[in-house]
Amino acid sequence: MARETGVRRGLRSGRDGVAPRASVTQESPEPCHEFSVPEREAVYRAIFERRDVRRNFLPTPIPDRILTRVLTAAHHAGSVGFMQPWDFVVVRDRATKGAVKELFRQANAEAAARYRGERAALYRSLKLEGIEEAPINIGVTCSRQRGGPHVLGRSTVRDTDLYSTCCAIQNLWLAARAEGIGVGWVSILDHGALKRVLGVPKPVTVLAYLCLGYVSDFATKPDLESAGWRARIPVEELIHYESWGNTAAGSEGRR
Ligand SMILES: Cc1cc2c(cc1C)N(C[C@H](O)[C@H](O)[C@H](O)COP(=O)(O)O)c1[nH]c(=O)[nH]c(=O)c1N2
Repeated sequence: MARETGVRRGLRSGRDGVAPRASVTQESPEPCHEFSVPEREAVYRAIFERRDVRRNFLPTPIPDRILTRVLTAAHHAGSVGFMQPWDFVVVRDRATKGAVKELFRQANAEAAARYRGERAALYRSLKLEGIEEAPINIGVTCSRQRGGPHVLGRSTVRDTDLYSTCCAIQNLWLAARAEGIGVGWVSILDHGALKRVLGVPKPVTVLAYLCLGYVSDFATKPDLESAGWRARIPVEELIHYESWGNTAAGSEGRR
């Protein structure tokens, strides 16, 4: 029986500001390994309704068993050579959050100085972190030597350990969304200084700093889109058939 891919099946692109919805009506009656329709819809819902959250955090604590569930989802990400290079530093302490917030203030002032005119004013109006409002912060690290000198699959692209850690973060982000927990990724930080604040050993890389908490609301669009900073690129412009430039949108491709 003919199957359609998710893209052809028509995931509405959400350019109108409405979160896209997957249309996953059952097309195959025979029992197989695919998810049921509600299961599939739930997966796509988590993907399309995931947001980077910097505001609307509630003080409600995240129960340990739920945090463990979300971190276990992260830990089940793919990793090069099954390296599992990640660790998670869970921060609840106000003083630590305050120290990280200070790092953000410094780095953000430097970042703001790179823009001029209206763009500078718009940048300064953006809320780009929720470090102190979020009940839990998590530093995600990548141990670049874990797995020894010869990690299967990593001989040509050394950074595949970093990519693997990003996969774990995406799992965390999606699992958190399914739990009703918002996650905000804060990268406007001096990672050398962040390492010292979190007591991370020298050979270990700090890859991300995340702010987690239940939220009063998940926005339907990215904050940066609502603020007029940048719009979502139509997916048709980004899919090239057989070689670069052959897109259904007829565009040459963006650099
Ligand atoms: C590696 C990385 C680093 C950052 C981000 C994301 C990622 C993947 N994002 C969030 C980013 O702005 C956001 O994902 C996009 O604007 C799209 O919005 P949604 O995530 O779809 O809500 C982000 N947001 C923010 O307010 N401060 C930040 O420092 C960062 N840093």
